Amino acid sequence: MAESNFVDYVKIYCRSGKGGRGSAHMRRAKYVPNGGPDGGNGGRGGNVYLRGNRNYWTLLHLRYDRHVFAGHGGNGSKARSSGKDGEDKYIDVPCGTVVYNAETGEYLCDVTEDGQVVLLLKGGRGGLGNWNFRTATNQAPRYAQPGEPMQEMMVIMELKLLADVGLVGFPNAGKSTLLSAVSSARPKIANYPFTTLEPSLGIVSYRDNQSFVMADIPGIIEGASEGKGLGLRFLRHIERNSLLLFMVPGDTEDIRKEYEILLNELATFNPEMLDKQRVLAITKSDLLDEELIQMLSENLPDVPHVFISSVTGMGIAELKDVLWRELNSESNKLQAITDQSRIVHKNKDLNFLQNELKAMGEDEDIQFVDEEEIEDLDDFEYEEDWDDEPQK
Ligand SMILES: Nc1nc2c(ncn2[C@@H]2O[C@H](COP(=O)(O)OP(=O)(O)OP(=O)(O)O)[C@@H](O)[C@H]2O)c(=O)[nH]1
Ligand SMILES: [Mg+2]
Repeated sequence: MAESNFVDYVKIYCRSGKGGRGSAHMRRAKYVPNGGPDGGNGGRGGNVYLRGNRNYWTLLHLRYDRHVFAGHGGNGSKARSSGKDGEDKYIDVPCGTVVYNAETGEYLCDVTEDGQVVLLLKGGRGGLGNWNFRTATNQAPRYAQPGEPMQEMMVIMELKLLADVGLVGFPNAGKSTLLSAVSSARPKIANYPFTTLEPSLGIVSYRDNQSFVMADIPGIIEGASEGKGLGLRFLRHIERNSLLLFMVPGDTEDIRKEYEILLNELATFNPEMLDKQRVLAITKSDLLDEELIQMLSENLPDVPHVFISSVTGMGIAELKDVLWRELNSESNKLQAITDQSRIVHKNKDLNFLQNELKAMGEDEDIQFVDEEEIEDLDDFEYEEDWDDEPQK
């Protein structure tokens, strides 16, 4: 796959910190030969968190360092002093990041808001020092707890852009031209198919300082679900849009048929895409005359439609009205609530996951780290932590 700065899929290794062990120290001072247990507690291991950050638009920054370690908790020590807590790690991700377990495909969590913090891996609890057991362990004064182990996991992060309206159409349908006509986004426009290779977002302002977000994605062709053209992987970026704007050029031979091909490809990608509201824009309508528009209108699919031209501005205001109305309609609000942030959270099928990893070039080996350290914890031995102070 060609290198690109638009990274919407990464696999990384994450590990929380292990808990520090409790100390089994016995107090011995000059005039206190048998001071009893005074070992402090171990510190807690650091957690690994995800944090939504609106300054990030892609997952590119995660490609540079694919290992995230939180710090281990420090061990407890004498005189009841506790070990230091391990350092927490925050992984900053763009809003719209969905996280899966890379080995099982299990859906883990979803970060949608700027500043939202989600706990991914919890650090181990620190062990209690023998000071805590001083009465219970008169028989075994040197009993202290080991710290709890760390957790580690290989995760997949997938970015699904958060937009209200997603543009769906064949290559060359005029999607990017529309986005640049209604927003300040400047996607590349040209008269050949697959001009757009990466999704882009634009903010469309509407009356009274309101606005909605529109996502332009690469064109879809018949057979995209079998990998033709650029395939369907970009569809994930309109998966959580509440409304899909289908775009078919007015000079298309059979508008209805093209619409149905698009619909069919979406359904193959994810049947739940069909639950979204749909609007149809017949683009490049400056190429049509009144009569033709009349004629075409009679055989259109049963969804709200608008004849538009991004070049002359024809129908653009009306289109915005229709989009706004549909976005704010009761049924759309209900849909948004039931989908919870409009996403279909599903575990990934393992076969599918393997193919996906390969397709995204993310199937290279990222090692699980430090297996020994984990074994270390099992061989935990109580600390022989005596002061050197000579006994009298
Ligand atoms: N006459 C006319 N031409 C248009 C209109 N909108 C777009 N075009 C032309 O159609 C061609 C394709 O436009 P794009 O916006 O790049 O199409 P796209 O759907 O983004 O195409 P891909 O990125 O390849 O999927 C360009 O040459 C545009 O100038 C329109 O309203 N009227
Ligand atoms: Mg385009």
